[in-house]
Amino acid sequence: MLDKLKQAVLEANLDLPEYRLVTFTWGNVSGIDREQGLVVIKPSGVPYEDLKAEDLVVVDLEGRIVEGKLKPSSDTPTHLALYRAFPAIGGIVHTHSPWATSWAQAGRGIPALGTTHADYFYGEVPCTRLMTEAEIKGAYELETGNVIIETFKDLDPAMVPGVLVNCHAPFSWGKDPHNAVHNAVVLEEVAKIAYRTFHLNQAIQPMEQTLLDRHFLRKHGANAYYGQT
Ligand SMILES: O=C(CO)[C@@H](O)[C@@H](O)COP(=O)(O)O
Repeated sequence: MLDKLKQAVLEANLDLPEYRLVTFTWGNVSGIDREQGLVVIKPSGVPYEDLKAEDLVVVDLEGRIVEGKLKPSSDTPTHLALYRAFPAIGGIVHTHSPWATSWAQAGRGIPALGTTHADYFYGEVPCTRLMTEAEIKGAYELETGNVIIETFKDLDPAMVPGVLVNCHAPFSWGKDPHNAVHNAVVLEEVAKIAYRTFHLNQAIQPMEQTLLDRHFLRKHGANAYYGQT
């Protein structure tokens, strides 16, 4: 069942150490089959070097285990909240990649400072508000999803495919698990470049809207022309 999606989710998870986005087991990738309403996700705490397709866990959108012998990622309720709220996304990545996590811990969104950023994120990568004591003591991982959704109330997740969870770390997403990893790699690079940019010029301001438009729209939307299609 869901063999193709499991293979995609396995490969996407294995890409995280490959791209140096995770240390130990600090991250996870999932993918969704929208027709069946089923999500494939990494099992909790399993080292990447041991991970096999049969270890992956299949859950429905309410978190009920449909297939798999292992416990799903502890972040499963966050992934499910995002899949329920953002119907166009097909894959989600969570990491503690150090540059993006530094911005998250500082409680700062990453402003769009240049075209590397603008090619992927149409404006600032936002940082969520701090979670309340009740949210932290309650259904913490579900509330993490809810605070991301709240942050995106006026944003299109297809135009800003990532977020920084305050005091925690990044989540990224995409049309499938592979694309979500791609965006997670870009987010980490953009976080590193932005940090260095501020170091060199503390008065730097977000880039011109015209240049932001030009670069984002080269790669996205009806008039995209970047690449071979
Ligand atoms: O965010 C955290 C820990 O702070 C978790 O996402 C991370 O350790 C991965 O957890 P899982 O192994 O997926 O349960």
